[in-house]
Amino acid sequence: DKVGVIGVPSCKGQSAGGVQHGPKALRQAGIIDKLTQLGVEVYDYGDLVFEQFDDDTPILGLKNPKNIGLAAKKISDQVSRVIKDDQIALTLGGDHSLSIGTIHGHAAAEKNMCLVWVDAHADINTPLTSPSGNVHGMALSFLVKELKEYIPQIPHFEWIKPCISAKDIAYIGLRDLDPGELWIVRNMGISCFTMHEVDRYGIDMVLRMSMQAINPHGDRPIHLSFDVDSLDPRISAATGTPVPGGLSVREGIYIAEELAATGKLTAVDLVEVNPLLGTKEERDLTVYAATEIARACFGKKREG
Ligand SMILES: N[C@](CCCC[B-](O)(O)O)(CCN1CCC(O)CC1)C(=O)O
Ligand SMILES: [Mn+2]
Ligand SMILES: [Mn+2]
Ligand SMILES: [Mn+2]
Repeated sequence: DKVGVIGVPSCKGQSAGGVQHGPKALRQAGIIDKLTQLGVEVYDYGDLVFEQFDDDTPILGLKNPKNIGLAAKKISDQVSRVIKDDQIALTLGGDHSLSIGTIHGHAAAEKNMCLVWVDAHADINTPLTSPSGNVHGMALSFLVKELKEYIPQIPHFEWIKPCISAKDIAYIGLRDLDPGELWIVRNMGISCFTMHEVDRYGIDMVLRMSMQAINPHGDRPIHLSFDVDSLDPRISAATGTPVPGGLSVREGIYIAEELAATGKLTAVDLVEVNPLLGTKEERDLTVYAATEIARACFGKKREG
């Protein structure tokens, strides 16, 4: 496999300082070498550089529209280029608003892609349902075709074309939804495997049901958007919005191993590592879990 690694030091989609250092923390933990050691051909594109705009007033409560909208465009173009070069796009975050760009870029390069969103949160608030105005909790709302009529015009977001249908998305690990998100998930019929389903069916059955729902013939390129706060805070505390009762490292690795085994994994986002949060031990554990997920995405098997 060929993997194109894109660092996205984004933080304006949320309010905790430090998540922009996520890519650096993952690199310092040797993520590139760990992938190379798997026999993967790694192309490291370094970190994207975003011009900082200070004149960026909120619109309808949505914070940093200009910085985020312009960054997402750069991310989209880069991810598209990497995938068109026949490389799997591994994007290291950075906050989850970066997925506006990665999913947009993936859809521009692959007609028929589907999405597995692993997260404690649904990240599908519209600007009008968001309780915080933080775009990392709205990322999907700009991309889902069925939500188009609910999304107000946001400056610097006009270029974003909704590019995925609700039926092409599967959530795994949810355990903290806002009221607006619950309405959307239910009424749009998005496949949703919360921690309740993980406990009820086990991670293997959840994965099988997810693939049955969004990729029944196993022929669609898969986008895995992995928020480290999907994992239990005991092993992933260095993140901005931790929620107790999350996935174990084993469950996270299992998801990655199974998606890797399809041979259809085409883009991976690894987001919300914030090395400034938590103790040094918590940070090291969070980064370790994230790199193990990445290794499993690109061929590392626990069976050897
Ligand atoms: N849903 C939240 C959190 C988004 C997290 C984004 B991420 O990329 O990290 O998944 C708000 C969550 N919730 C609001 C009410 C509070 O009491 C608890 C947090 C929001 O701000 O939209
Ligand atoms: Mn989250
Ligand atoms: Mn998220
Ligand atoms: Mn988060």
